[in-house]
Amino acid sequence: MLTVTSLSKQYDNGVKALNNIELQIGKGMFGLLGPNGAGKSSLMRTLATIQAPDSGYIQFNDINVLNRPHALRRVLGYLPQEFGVYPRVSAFRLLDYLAVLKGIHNKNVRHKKVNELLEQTNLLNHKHKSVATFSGGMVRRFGIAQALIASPELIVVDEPTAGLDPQERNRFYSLLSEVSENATLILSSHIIEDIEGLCSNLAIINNGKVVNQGGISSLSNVLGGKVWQAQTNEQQVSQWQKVFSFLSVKSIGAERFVRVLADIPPTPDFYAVPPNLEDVYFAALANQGQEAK
Ligand SMILES: Nc1ncnc2c1ncn2[C@@H]1O[C@H](COP(=O)(O)OP(=O)(O)OP(=O)(O)O)[C@@H](O)[C@H]1O
Repeated sequence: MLTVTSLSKQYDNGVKALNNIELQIGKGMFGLLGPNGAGKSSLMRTLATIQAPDSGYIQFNDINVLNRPHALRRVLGYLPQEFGVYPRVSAFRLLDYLAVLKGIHNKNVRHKKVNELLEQTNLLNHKHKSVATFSGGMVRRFGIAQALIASPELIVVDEPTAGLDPQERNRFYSLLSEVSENATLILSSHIIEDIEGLCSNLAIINNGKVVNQGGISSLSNVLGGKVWQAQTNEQQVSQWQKVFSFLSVKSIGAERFVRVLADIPPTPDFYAVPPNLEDVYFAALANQGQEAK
């Protein structure tokens, strides 16, 4: 179990990137969803002991993370948002080198582990190729291979799918699902479908605060009977926007599909729809906006 208590961080420029974060995360895949600049990477870096918070506590099983960062690093696998690789070194040699840094000194044990990781990440056929020649998806899978070297119990993966084509994205996510079976895996993303398809539990973060958290189905159930949709035009949207609690507007050609939050249908044009994670997300952000006023 990972427990984050009252975690705060303000940068020198005055930005409060983490504002009293509280989280409880068990085994399996946990999603951290939030818009750009919400504080996801700041939180991930803090969990990975790359940067220190101003205040708060992080406990992972029996490790007090802020007091014993080295102990956490022994059970941690981290894939940062910007994952760079050394040019002209083969995948095998680079992973082997990283395994030495992780303290696996016995050569036979290390080579066995490196080959296993390359197989697991579907890179065995490319083991002698320079990592610099890999596609974006292959680099990401290599990033997971390096994060798994020490058989981590906590895996932190920061917005990993930027720039991946749908096939590579799916392949990458199957890999994450597989590795999260025996570990706590925290995945950050601003892509709602990614989190919806992969994580049963999540936290929504905005302006450095957790604005909602829980199981996806229970968060959606809270909005049950309160999400209404109507098909309309741009002019009507502008009028409705002034009076109703909008969740989202989608455009298909000249048509506008509006979703709003209300206890009863706002006008006869609206029909009830089952809430999805996107509704939960926009409702949480809107609620925070209301509270800030
Ligand atoms: N080193 C830093 N110094 C000053 N401000 C920073 C620093 N790093 C991040 N910030 C600011 O802190 C806030 C949170 O940034 P962070 O990168 O944690 O968000 P994020 O949710 O990961 O965003 P993105 O999805 O765009 O990566 C932003 O306003 C950002 O500009």
